[in-house]
Amino acid sequence: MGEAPAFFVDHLENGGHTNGFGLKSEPRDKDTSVQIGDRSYLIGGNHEGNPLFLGVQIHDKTTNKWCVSIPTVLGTGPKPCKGYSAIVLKQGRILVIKKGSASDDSIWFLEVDSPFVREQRKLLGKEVVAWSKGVRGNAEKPIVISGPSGVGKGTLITMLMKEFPSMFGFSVSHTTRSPRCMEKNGVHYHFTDKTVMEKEINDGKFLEFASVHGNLYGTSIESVEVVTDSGKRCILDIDVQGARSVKASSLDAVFIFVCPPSMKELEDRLRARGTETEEQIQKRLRNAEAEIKAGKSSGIFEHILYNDNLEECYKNLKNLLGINDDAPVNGVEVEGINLPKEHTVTKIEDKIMIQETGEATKNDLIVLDLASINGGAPGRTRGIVLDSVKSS
Ligand SMILES: Nc1ncnc2c1ncn2[C@@H]1O[C@H](COP(=O)(O)OP(=O)(O)OP(=O)(O)O)[C@@H](O)[C@H]1O
Ligand SMILES: Nc1nc2c(ncn2[C@@H]2O[C@H](COP(=O)(O)O)[C@@H](O)[C@H]2O)c(=O)[nH]1
Repeated sequence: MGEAPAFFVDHLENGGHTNGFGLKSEPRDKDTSVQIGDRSYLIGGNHEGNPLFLGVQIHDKTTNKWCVSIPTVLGTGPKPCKGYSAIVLKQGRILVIKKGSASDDSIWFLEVDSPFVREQRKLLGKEVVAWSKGVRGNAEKPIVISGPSGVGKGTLITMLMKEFPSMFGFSVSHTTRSPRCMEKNGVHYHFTDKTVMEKEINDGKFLEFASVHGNLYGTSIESVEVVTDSGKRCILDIDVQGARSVKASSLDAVFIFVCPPSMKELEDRLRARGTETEEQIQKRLRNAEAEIKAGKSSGIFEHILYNDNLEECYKNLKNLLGINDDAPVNGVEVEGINLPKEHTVTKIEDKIMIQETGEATKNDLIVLDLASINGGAPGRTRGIVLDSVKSS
């Protein structure tokens, strides 16, 4: 269902707000307030007195009070600027446009009640908001690869990254398990302490985490950011529980499950790899049965691959990722558009129209197609299509 046509740009008047609520910090005319349900979000000033980050405060209409604590902010938000426009999007998201900024720093998304934020709020037991930045071009969907231990996920990912080094990047997970002899910290995993990782989970630094085969594993938002910001398509090698959490988040990803040809072959591969003790192999095999069942029936995975013959499976993986010999490209638009300082913002269905106002207007219309938003992590960059339409 599409969104209702709307016109919604809410600039606070200097020194007050029409509903007269007691403001925690006095809004300036460059601040912006947006209402979603019973809550108003005041966007402006600095985050907790930090001059580098734009602040967000929440006012609850039902209690007529400001939320006492500053919300936990996930992702890196925009730096403060001369003014903002804001418009409510679907699913508890707000589009924030920085006035007078270049296109690579002007379009931001603030998630205040999205499924991801709600989940994080429940998990952390505190108010959470998440920023993500709109970048022009095609930040293609990240790829989540799951499957039982020993099925060959790592092997397939290594092949893909070796053949297309500039196209794919690996999301380096955190784990509390000990490194294997060839594994390097920061390359294969971020090897970490349980207490440190639990604190970071509590601080909202993780997109997902799970206890797998007796150890804690997790994908930090930062790990996905690093890859996405480098312009590469991010690959996550995570278990089914993690895939379920990612599916519930606002990370728009492709979900692939890799199956072994048989349990006997899986056992042979795990043994031949020689990285686990007998006890660990038995544990992984027990977990494999449940994982395969969940992988096939949970509805999480759009694609199921059978890794019998490795070369064939790799070819199938490339096919479903749309990589063939003709078009292995990572299209990224680079041409800049500056967002005018004085403008109005109108939302018509899936299009946001940004129209310059003021005396020096050239009347160019800038159009952001919401249907084009793609890729990225919650709290991080998303691909957008921004066009400048010349007035005739
Ligand atoms: N199609 C295949 N045929 C035979 N051996 C394979 C095949 N694919 C992978 N292997 C081998 O199986 C072993 C396990 O593969 P890999 O380490 O990639 O599994 P994984 O799914 O990443 O496991 P984990 O989840 O434990 O990290 C490796 O020794 C690898 O060389
Ligand atoms: N939920 C998550 N699962 C993860 C992550 N990183 C790896 N994994 C999964 O753990 C098992 C075991 O891996 P191993 O390296 O110890 O053999 C495997 O199924 C991985 O997919 C993560 O960040 N989150």
